[in-house]
Amino acid sequence: MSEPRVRRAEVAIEQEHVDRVYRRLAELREQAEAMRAKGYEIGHGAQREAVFEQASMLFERDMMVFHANQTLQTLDAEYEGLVFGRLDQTGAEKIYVGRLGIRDAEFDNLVTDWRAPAAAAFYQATAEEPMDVVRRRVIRCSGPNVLDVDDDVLIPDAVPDDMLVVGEGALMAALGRARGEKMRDIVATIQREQDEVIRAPWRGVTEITGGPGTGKTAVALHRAAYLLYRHRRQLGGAGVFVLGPSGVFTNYISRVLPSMGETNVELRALGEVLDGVVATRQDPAPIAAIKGSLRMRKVLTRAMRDTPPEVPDEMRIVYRGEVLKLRGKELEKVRRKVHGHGGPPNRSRVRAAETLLEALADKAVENAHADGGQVDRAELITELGERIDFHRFLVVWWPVLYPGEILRWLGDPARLARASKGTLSREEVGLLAPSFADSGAGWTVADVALLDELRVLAGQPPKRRRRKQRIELDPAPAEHHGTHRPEHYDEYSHIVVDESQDLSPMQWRMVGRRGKYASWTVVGDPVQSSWPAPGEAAQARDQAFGLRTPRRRYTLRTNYRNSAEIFDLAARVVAGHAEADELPQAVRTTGLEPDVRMVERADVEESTQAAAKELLDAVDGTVGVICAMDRVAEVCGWLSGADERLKVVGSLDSKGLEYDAVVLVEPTGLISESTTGRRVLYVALTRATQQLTVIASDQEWL
Ligand SMILES: Nc1ncnc2c1ncn2[C@@H]1O[C@H](COP(=O)(O)OP(=O)(O)OP(=O)(O)O)[C@@H](O)[C@H]1O
Repeated sequence: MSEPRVRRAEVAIEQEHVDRVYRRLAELREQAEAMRAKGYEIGHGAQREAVFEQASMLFERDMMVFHANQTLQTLDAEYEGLVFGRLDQTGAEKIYVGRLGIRDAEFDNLVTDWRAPAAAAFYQATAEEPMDVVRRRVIRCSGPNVLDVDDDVLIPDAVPDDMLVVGEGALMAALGRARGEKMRDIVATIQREQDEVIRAPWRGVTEITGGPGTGKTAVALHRAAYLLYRHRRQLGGAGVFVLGPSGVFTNYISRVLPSMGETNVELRALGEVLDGVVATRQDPAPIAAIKGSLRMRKVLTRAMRDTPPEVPDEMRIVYRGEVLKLRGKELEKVRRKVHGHGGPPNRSRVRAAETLLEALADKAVENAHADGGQVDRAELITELGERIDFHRFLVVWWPVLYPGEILRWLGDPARLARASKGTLSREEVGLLAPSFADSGAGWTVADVALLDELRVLAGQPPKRRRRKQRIELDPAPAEHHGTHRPEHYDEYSHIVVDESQDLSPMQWRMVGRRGKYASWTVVGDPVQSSWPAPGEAAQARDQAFGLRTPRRRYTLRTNYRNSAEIFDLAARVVAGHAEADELPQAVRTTGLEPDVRMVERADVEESTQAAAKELLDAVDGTVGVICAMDRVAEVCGWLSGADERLKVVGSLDSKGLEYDAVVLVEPTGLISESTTGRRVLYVALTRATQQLTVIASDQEWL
């Protein structure tokens, strides 16, 4: 038979199986829907029952609705192909591998979940170690339609006469495909070195390093899906937290886990870790460096303990006809004494009241001495402590402290100088104060870690009234199902940190608070780091992990993203800033060298427009235009109204992203805006999968 005929015949065979799977899927969906309906019926019935029965019925209802929703969510997950692999083993055994496990009505396996031990051979078998796999087949589907198959023969001698073999290179085909707006999962083509990381034990800390495009992000996300599948009991309850560098990035990766049926994962950008704050603005590099450093802990503690602005600087209270007066200095002494105990101020109001009463008693004793009289201290303290005017003073003088408020106080250079005496230099204070004063612009990404630190330092404000417990009888709106957030921040059971090389020490502290009891997957590449003080960050990171053992480290060495031509240029730019073994090997060649265009400064705009247009015509997928952070608005202006496939992005925000083609605007600008300039440029140069055009008005970057 000719190759196309063999291929058609084999596609038809697989289509038959896939059709069977989809028929079964329809049955399962019907069953789950019926179960959910029954759950709600029980819920409504419960309203008419006595309290005890109500509780148990509601529990039953919750369990049924929860399971039905989980199943439906998994079944409805967006997927490019539910079934994507087949293994033919020695002894004529065969299994199909897919995004989820599906059994037929007789409980026979129609599809094996890719994370199940039985599917491991799909990723791990090689010609040297075939693990009984004769033929490994990748099945490419679009929805329920089989488009193509692609085979690997691992034990040639064991291929029976009737086994046909088709094509080669599912991986290369996947890598050459056009990129869309969102990252795709790689379940069908996970490579052996990646699979080893995905299936590594769940406890402790798993570090994944490797150069750009080695699949670190993809691997970390597949690992999250794998861990949730294999250790759902340990990890499913409190959930998994995935942290990315920016909102653009979390949006980019947002489809990967749902496409594998995993929705119990909280995905957040560094600027969104704290509830209620969404920061996207970046500070200029020197300011971000100060805000991120551990020295800020001291500064924040002192700032919080300083006298809040606008509190009364004198206390007067009448006791048995006599005026007792505490002046500013005396009041400050009391404040220092309360803070001296070290508790969070929002939890120290009782102590503040007691200390203030003691000071008033001292004052009364002092006055009495002068007049030759006597005072009963205990009586004074009890009496004043019950007085409404005392408590009115107290709430104003010892106010509830809010993190945002304290940080804004530091916009006052005098206050910041007081808080940072001996910790920050005068120049640093000069740089920092205006950035806190600039509250109209909203918080920056680096501020979020400071706000979180202050949240803990100041303590939870006392709760006024307890909310009444409500029994929910109707389902929450659909988007709330599945995304589970622990009530307390430190409850996540597994934390994935992507682009971890860029976390500042203060950010590590913030993340560490979310993972007091968690195991970790930490992804990073030191060569792409834009954080200037790696030593301090490493210390904070170790503290975040605690003394957890074991710690295991994996290095990925193959660059699956860039063509070899593009990566060569990137490697040249970062030479001298990286060891040779820190740079990965690019596996794909396209024959297209990067196009470096030297132009006059005045022509950069026009050249950028021309390059963008050419690349939009040249590729099917996305085109990224990358420039220095402070030029994003300007470059957006140049390209307004262009194709939807085109995105303008600042250098730091391009971390972790990829495009079919990239126009890099004025590379020297990327170097000069950052303290780790060349590394940032290296990041920008490694975003393109197929074509790269550089528009430059100088040669410094080369
Ligand atoms: N086994 C694979 N099969 C198919 N595609 C893969 C595979 N491994 C990685 N890729 C693809 O290579 C690209 C780069 O992967 P990813 O973004 O995870 O790399 P990274 O190491 O996180 O890169 P960076 O450090 O630059 O952020 C993605 O498009 C990813 O889907």
